[in-house]
Amino acid sequence: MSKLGVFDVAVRYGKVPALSDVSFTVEEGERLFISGPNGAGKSSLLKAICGAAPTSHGRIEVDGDVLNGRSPEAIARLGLTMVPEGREIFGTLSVEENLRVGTGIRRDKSAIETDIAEVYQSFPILGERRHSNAGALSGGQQQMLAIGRGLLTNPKLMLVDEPSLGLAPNIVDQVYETLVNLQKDRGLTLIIVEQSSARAARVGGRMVLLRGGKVVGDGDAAKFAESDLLNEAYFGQDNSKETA
Ligand SMILES: Nc1ncnc2c1ncn2[C@@H]1O[C@H](COP(=O)(O)OP(=O)(O)OP(=O)(O)O)[C@@H](O)[C@H]1O
Repeated sequence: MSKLGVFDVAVRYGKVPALSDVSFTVEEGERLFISGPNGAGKSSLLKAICGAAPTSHGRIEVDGDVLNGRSPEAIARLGLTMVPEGREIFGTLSVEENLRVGTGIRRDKSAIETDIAEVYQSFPILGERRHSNAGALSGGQQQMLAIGRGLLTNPKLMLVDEPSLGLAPNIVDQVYETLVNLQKDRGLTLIIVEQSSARAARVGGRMVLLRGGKVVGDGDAAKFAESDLLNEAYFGQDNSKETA
């Protein structure tokens, strides 16, 4: 599982159109960045995929299963997990209690303890602080905790909304190194909202560029970083679709 298809999708908030005519597919194991200026529709796209924002048009599929109209829980059961912007950590719960929040939907309860141990292996600081309040973790550690919690749903496809938000550049490096390693080790399909196209280019992968709720580019992130299309998406008027 984990080939994602987004076909002609639109999302509206009342009268406000947030996305229109959005189409792309993501292959199993691929890393896709979604980039674009503020208000381009990046978060709305992630929310539409994970069932947190209803689509007003179009179809979203994972391996042929149509996601539109399903609840976020039903979509999570298909193997999709979302690491939200702002991380949504429960500050008064311990690190371990936060991790266990992600396990409620799992049927394979016996594997949970092994998976928690694996998360502590990937993020030793979380193991060291497992009994501390999550609110006392640094921003980078909270981001690791949010990713760890997402992993405990045993996902095939992980959606990560702005993992670098509010973090120092060296901590962002660590977060991305962890994500890339997890992807290699687990064969995860990763979709990451990253406003910094330079960062996306450094990490490497494919980029879908949004502007004004539409896809204005789809191609190699490194090539976009060199091309004028990014400037256009952020500052310009040209709204035509191109391929890097
Ligand atoms: N809950 C909401 N109610 C009404 N309008 C919304 C809502 N959420 C988003 N919008 C609007 O939808 C459009 C897309 O917003 P979205 O948050 O998806 O963009 P974004 O690319 O993630 O922006 P940012 O980088 O600033 O987070 C914007 O015009 C925004 O104002």
